[in-house]
Amino acid sequence: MNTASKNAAHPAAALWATPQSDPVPNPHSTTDLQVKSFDVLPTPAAIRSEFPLGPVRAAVVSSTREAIRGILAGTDDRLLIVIGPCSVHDVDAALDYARALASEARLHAEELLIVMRVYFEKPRTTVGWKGLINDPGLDGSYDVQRGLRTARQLLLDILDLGIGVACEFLEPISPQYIADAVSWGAIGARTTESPVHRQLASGLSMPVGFKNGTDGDVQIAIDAMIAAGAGQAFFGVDDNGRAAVVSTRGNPDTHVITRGGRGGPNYSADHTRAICARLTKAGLPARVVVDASHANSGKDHIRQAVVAGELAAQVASGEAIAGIMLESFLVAGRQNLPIDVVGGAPQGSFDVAELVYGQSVTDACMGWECALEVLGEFAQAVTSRRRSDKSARVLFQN
Ligand SMILES: O=C[C@H](O)[C@H](O)COP(=O)(O)O
Ligand SMILES: C=C(OP(=O)(O)O)C(=O)O
Repeated sequence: MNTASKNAAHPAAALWATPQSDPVPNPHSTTDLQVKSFDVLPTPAAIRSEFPLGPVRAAVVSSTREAIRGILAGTDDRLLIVIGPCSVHDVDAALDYARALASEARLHAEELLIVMRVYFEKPRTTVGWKGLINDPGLDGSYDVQRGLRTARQLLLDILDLGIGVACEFLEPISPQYIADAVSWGAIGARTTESPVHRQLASGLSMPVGFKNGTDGDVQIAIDAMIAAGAGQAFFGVDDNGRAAVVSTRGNPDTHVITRGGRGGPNYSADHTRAICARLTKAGLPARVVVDASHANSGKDHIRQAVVAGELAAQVASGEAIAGIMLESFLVAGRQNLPIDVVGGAPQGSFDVAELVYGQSVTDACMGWECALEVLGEFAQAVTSRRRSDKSARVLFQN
């Protein structure tokens, strides 16, 4: 029935007709007034079968998740290192980085569990490029289908190198397409307080870290751990892309990530001890992952290396630090995209070859040489911690 005959049969129908079903704008419509289009995506099951994980890669994912659980529980005395670019914008550069990192991961495997940051979804303070899944063209063209395929292929290629992967999850649908390939997840500073993200984390299969808020509030991350630890029922999609009620068991493997806030950094030993006291009071494991970047370094990659050095000293002296997050890429610093991506429509075009190869297009990152030094410092710190009686007491106190 077309809209005109529907309206003739039942005049009130005009009130709920959507702009999409009526080529002439309907002055009575109350829905989707700001929506330009709905572009249907392939189902998660279709994308996963197009790019299958397979048993060998699945073993890398599972063993890395298990090792992270051990570190968070204090039964594995290595240090978790989540390191990699602020965001992936060029899969070739990300793979070059992954190859180099996989070799460092093997070198330091006795002391460090190195997992690569492969961040495809970027939360923005206002507007800006939203990451490779949303906008693989980096130009506001939002070819999400290509983004999903590109991202998933990259995850498989990195797993082939034998190294586990860390992602931030920014909304509740995209994980269905990639989370089977991910060993550690983050909920970011802008979303830790969001019930939707806490519910999502309650159903994720890997350990998940919650950042403190951009204002520095750590309590929201502790609250998020409690919420994500509980079973939840919420709106989501199933493997076949159908809207579904998702019922979860709750995620027992969550932790806080301290990243500093508007009031300044929060990576000092005093901060970590105060947060651990709050975690203990809440009945939660008293150890944290510390982000050396973001507000802990004022997004200054040179400062980030200094912060990392201070954190290595804290690790050596037995503070309850389970892991460290570092932002590093092949080339130090950051660069602007030639196009200002504000969302909604293609903003122009450019060749990715115009960009500096291996340099971040979001936050500034440490260069590779610097990352090598920092990884060496953390490996040394773990060795020192092992030699100290005090460290054993701190690590296994709960
Ligand atoms: O880690 C990345 C950024 O800090 C975060 O996505 C916010 O970026 P923006 O303030 O440049 O939008
Ligand atoms: C966006 C990030 O961090 P935060 O949520 O701490 O700003 C990030 O780690 O990429």
